[in-house]
Amino acid sequence: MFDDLYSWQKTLHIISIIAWMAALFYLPRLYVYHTMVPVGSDQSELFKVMERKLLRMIGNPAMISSWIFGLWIAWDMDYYFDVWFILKFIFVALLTWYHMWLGKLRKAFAADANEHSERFYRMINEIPTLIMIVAVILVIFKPF
Ligand code: HEM
Repeated sequence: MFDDLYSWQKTLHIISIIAWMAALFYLPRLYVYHTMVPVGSDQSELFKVMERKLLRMIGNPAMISSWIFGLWIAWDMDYYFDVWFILKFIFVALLTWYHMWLGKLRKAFAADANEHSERFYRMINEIPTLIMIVAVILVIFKPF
């Protein structure tokens, strides 16, 4: 029962995605609250630490392992030319771009140079939710 490689690959892929999504959902929330405190304040410095640790200790490793396990399964199962997989790949590439962009925004906060409003961060917070819904539908239904 526990000697099935495919099931382990999927288990590790799903665990990685849960951690990756947690970071992608929570980082912009931290940015929302970060915009509400004065630059140079103790709270602002604390947000900087929380943002850096969330991205570096959870977000980055989880993104890398999501890719490793996802691509490994695709290789083993010969999914590379399936339309559903190519579509999922495009959406997940978009999610990866979003992750990098959050990293750039974090650096601006770290340098006390954020240029965006609370509303802006509330709005971009919806992006990973939409991509996640599409990615899950594609992988479960494999409609194409
Ligand atoms: C990072 C790049 C990713 C790649 C290359 C990838 C690829 C794959 C592959 C090949 C499978 C196996 C499908 C099967 O055999 O039925 C899979 C499963 C799955 N993926 Fe991804 N994936 C990635 C990211 C994501 C993301 C971001 C999500 C959701 C937010 C996601 C959600 C899932 C789910 C829920 C399954 C399990 C489906 C099942 O057990 O039937 N994946 N993924």
